[in-house]
Amino acid sequence: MDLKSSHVSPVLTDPVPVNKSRLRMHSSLLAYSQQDSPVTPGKYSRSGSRKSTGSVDDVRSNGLLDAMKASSPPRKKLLKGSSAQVASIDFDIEDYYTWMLEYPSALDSFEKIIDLAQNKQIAMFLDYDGTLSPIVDDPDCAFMSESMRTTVRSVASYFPTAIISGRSRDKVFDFVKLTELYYAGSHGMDIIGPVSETLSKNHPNCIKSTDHEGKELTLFQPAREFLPMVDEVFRTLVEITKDIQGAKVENHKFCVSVHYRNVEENSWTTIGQRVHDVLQNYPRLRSTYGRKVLEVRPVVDWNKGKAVEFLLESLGLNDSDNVLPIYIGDDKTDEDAFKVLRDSNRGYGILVSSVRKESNAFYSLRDPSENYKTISMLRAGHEISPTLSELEETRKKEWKEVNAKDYNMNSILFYTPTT
Ligand SMILES: O=P(O)(O)OC[C@H]1O[C@H](O[C@H]2O[C@H](CO)[C@@H](O)[C@H](O)[C@H]2O)[C@H](O)[C@@H](O)[C@@H]1O
Repeated sequence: MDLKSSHVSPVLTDPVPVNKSRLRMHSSLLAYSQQDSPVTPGKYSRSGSRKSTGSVDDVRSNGLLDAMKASSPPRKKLLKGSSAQVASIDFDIEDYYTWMLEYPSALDSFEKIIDLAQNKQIAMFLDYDGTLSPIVDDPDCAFMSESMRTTVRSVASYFPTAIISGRSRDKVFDFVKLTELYYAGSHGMDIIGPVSETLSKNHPNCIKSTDHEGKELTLFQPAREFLPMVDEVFRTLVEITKDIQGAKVENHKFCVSVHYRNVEENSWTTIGQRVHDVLQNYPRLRSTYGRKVLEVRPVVDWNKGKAVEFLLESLGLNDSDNVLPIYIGDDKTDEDAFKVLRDSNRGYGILVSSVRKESNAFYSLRDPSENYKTISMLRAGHEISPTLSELEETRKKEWKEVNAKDYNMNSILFYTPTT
């Protein structure tokens, strides 16, 4: 693969929603412009970068800000003296219930899911942040609870289970710490899975590897050639964001995360614009939006959806009649996996979201604590502990509390994970 070529890949940057009412904002309002760009071209960058000017800049900047806002659900505030969290005032509960008609709760639909799983092999795919762990301000502190770990371990003893994360494989393993799972890091661009002869034929880049216990595994890294480029762009992004208070850049080996969760909102455009400017020098890299994070990654035709297909193939579970893949995730990057399952008419995507979102998932869950209950219940299909009825009772009680009379229509109670 020629990394320096400016050939445009079939994979395009995510479209940026543009709010028409904002198109007239002048670029001088931006805190940062191309002219004072501190970006120095690196070894793997393209020289003579495109300069963007005038109204195109305005549209892009406003589009950037809109997209950055759109990808960030309302912030939850902790109520004093309570273990519950309240979302900010814009939340429309009726709208959320309407949305749930389209994306029913996986917990409420549990019996249906179990019925569909009869005589089928479930394959479990789990995203990490926002799915197994709650979203927190500091990405280094996104720990999963011990009970979630125990449940995932138990699920993995019944169904092949893989974690598919935007984090580097090593980082997500450090959080999950379960050797009985398969892991795909960097949005699926770094997979460690079982050994399979057919797989090696279809994917010549597969490398045989062993884990620390000496077990043979397959390592698949479809964007391997991008490593030096990603590392270079990581260092540039650290450099050009160091004066933005709260900005954090993470190196995830085959991709880079630029966090703006802890950045004042009036600096979001600055951070978005700077990332955009850096990428002008790297036509083989693109950026996508996550939860208050910009993800920089190689332009390769590979994503979490492809990772699911790869893992199913490597597990010998391609027989769609006998296999029920279930993918649980909360983020935009998980949509690729939901889409693969929907398009191939096998299995279910379950979206973890406490706000309305368009999705290719079939079901929804409100937060990681509901995810905990769902995977506990899936396991309970084999071993009743905790029992279905116990879990349903707890759930009914929770919804009663949500609908309690002191409930304010502009807000909704979210329970911190009970796990
Ligand atoms: O694919 P995932 O496993 O969901 O990873 C996606 C990103 O997750 C992390 O960021 C998100 O979670 C952080 C901790 O809760 C939060 O602070 C941040 O705002 C979220 O975007 C991770 O740090 C990123 O690198 C991943 O790409």
